[in-house]
Amino acid sequence: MGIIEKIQQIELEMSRTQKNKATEYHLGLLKGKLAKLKRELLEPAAGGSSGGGQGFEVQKYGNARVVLIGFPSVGKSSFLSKITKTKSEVANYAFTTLTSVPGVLEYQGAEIQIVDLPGIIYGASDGKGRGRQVVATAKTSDLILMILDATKGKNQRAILEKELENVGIRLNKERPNIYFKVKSSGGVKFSFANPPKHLDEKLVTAILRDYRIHNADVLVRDENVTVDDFIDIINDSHISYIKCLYVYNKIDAVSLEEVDRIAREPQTSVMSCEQDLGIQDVIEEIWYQLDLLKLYTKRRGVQVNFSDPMVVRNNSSIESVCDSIHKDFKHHFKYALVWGSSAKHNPQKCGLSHIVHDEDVVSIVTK
Ligand SMILES: Nc1nc2c(ncn2[C@@H]2O[C@H](COP(=O)(O)OP(=O)(O)OP(=O)(O)O)[C@@H](O)[C@H]2O)c(=O)[nH]1
Ligand SMILES: [K+]
Ligand SMILES: [Mg+2]
Repeated sequence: MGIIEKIQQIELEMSRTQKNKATEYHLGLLKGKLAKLKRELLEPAAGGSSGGGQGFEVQKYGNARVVLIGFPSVGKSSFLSKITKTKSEVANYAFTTLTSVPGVLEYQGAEIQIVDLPGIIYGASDGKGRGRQVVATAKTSDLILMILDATKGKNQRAILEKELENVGIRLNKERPNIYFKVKSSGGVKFSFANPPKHLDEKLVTAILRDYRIHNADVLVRDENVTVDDFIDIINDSHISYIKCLYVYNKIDAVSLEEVDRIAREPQTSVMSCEQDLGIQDVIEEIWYQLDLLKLYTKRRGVQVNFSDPMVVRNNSSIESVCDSIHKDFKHHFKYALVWGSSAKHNPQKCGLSHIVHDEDVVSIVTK
């Protein structure tokens, strides 16, 4: 039996099993098996290529990467062409875009890479069409923009979410608060701060046995974690927690009431590429979701140039500031002077581990 058949068999068994207290344990085990099979499915075949396809993977560029995911003809290429200088072909037939097309959005001094992708269809994560490459590219992003057609029904979003879920992408979710470490002896040690509502030692031990793990420390720090959360933690290196913004395009083609209803959904923006509506709001929302910081660098004896910020990720240290100037820069580092909200006094003399805040002024003194 092939992996896909095995997956289907387990999914069938799960759908036939009633959900209740008595079947919780059995379902938990099935979920663990399912996750393991899906992981095998996505792992590149031994000796083969990664399935990347020629010219599909694009080099990362700029301060962050945003990918456009959606069904065919929802307006992904229209959006890319609107917000970047890159022109990606737009047409009224499905699968106009056949490969990834990168563009650069310049905003607030940042360069944000926007990657236009082919439309995906149901079954993408099972390797249908280019779907698997598309979802694999999504996994490399800092933010997924799920482009949806405001004139189409509700389930487009659920289908896409499922496809992303299948390749190990968790949208708008934090990594579950479980400490997990495989050991070489000592059995499975299960501990917790408060008794977990959905996990116990027996289930955890049985799931781990399926992964041939017989010795491990499991510390559950959040009583609300689920079986799925625990399975994700076992498969941690295959799971990515990525923010997602839902963007409904073509609002010119639906009623005002409908636009109003959609716009109230969480993590959602609305726009019309054709009528040039809402585009700026979407860009602002991208910036907000990426959570980038602006810093101003100051050289000794020179005024700070506030019109030329440097952009870094949230929670960056002086070390990563050095790295984004030049990869060898930190080897010449002596200390940094920092003015702004991260500084205890202005300026504060700091080392490489100091965490900067938005709008800080940084002066790096070298050896
Ligand atoms: N009514 C309306 N049509 C739009 C809007 N934006 C794009 N379109 C049209 O939708 C069609 C598809 O646009 P594309 O940008 O090619 O869509 P895509 O998502 O890149 O499509 P694929 O590459 O085939 O997956 C084109 O005919 C566009 O002119 C919009 O805001 N309103
Ligand atoms: K199209
Ligand atoms: Mg396109």
